[in-house]
Amino acid sequence: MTFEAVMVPTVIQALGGATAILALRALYQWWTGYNGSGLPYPPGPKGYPIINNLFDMPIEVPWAAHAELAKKYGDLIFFRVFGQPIMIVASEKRAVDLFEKRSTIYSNRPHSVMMHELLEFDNFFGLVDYGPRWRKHRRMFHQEFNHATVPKYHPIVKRYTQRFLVALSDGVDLSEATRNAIAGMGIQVVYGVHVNSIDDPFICDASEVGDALNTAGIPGRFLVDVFSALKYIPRWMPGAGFQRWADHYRAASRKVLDEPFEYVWSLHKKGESTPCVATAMIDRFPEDTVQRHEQSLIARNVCSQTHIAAVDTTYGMMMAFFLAMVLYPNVQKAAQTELDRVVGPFTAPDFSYRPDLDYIEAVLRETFRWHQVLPLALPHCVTEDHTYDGYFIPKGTVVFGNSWGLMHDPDVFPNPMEFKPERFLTKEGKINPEVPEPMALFGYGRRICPGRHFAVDMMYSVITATLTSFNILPGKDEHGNPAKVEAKFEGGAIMCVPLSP
Ligand code: HEM
Repeated sequence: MTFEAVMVPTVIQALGGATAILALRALYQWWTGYNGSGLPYPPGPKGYPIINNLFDMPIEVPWAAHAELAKKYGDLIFFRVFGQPIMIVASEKRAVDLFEKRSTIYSNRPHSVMMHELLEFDNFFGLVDYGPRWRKHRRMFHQEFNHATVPKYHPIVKRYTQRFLVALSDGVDLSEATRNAIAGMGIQVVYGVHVNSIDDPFICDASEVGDALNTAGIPGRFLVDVFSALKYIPRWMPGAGFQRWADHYRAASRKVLDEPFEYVWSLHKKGESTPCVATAMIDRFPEDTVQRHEQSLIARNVCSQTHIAAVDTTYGMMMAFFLAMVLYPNVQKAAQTELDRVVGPFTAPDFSYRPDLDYIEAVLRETFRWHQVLPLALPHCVTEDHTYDGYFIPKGTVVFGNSWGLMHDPDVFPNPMEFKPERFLTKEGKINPEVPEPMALFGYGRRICPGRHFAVDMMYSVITATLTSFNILPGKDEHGNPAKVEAKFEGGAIMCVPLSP
């Protein structure tokens, strides 16, 4: 008997034995829920060995499906897909306990091969580590967009609101006019540049990158996020389309990062720029060359992120407001009556009127509660194993707050599908401080949307100006009658944007 003849069956037997042991181990862990901690994972569907809950993860309207699952499993739902733990936080209490009280371990973003390695998208909201680099970004962003600084952008917001009204009077489609207005405000505030429409290259490029992020952010959209070794597949090979897709959007992302910022910087050097977020940051750059370079990278990031994060989200919320006004004409009438009473007819209210407009405030809050453009917010990732309420939550768990579920919890907001601003008011018509302010649409803990003050101001301006100048009505059908309005949405598994009513 030769050496090979002896060795080959032995190796095959050893491999077979090891595979069998691994399979038995997976089967045992699956059957018993064993995780080595002595505590169970939070409740969730049992799933199957190896693939675990691959077929239990809701794909269609996942936020509503998760809210349904919460009735069975409770307000923490735990899944695993090919071993990757995923947890859904389904109540305000859990959101506060985990995202806020344990924010030191609940503030990372999950690593994605597509997003972070192939698209190289690791700027600001893409930053995985909630560490020193992220904190520098957040601080610079906060400096420009906090509660106290945002009012300095009001003149720009008002100017674009006026343009929006003129566009509507000229017959421009509601959706197009809204997108133009929001994008215009964003670009002017960040880069001090006026753009006429969303066809401007500054806006088109950013929208392209935004679309890529929405696609790459869908869990499981790219196989390379499940089997990371696929990232080594050469571009020429069949099936490597994802590599070419990533190459294209990586280049687009770099363009969005550098081009507008370089343009404004060059204008600023010549004394020809308009004051804006970019120039404010440039003016604060330190003298030291190394620090200056670092600051300039962060500034580019902050500006480009604002641009990408602000437009689709705020536009989507505006569309939700228009849809609600068409579906609930009585609410529209009541809001217009308040504006007439407090501000006077045909006058768009200034920001100074806001504290006196309780019904308008309630309409804003109800819009935030009724619809969320990011119904599952953005994913966070747990950085340490820990135990919570008798459950074991492993390091690396990807955690989604079900904002839609929280805002549609019938115990907190009775008849949640109904658009009813009165739920936020006292009998006397004042804002009721006992009803929780609906903030989940802006996310959680330390990652909560840092642009929320600016977003709310843009919405207040456009909403009040529209209600003052127009009646928002359904379109016409082919017979010239008011069309039946249905709530239709676009966006996929991450974003949910109502189509124009
Ligand atoms: C109504 C409009 C908006 C909504 C609904 C919204 C919602 C969100 C949500 C859900 C997150 C993720 C929070 C989390 O991870 O828990 C987020 C993050 C972010 N938003 Fe907004 N946003 C809006 C407008 C804006 C605007 C106008 C800006 C810029 C001025 C902005 C800038 C950002 C940035 C930079 C992040 C990333 C923060 C980080 O990762 O630390 N957003 N937003």
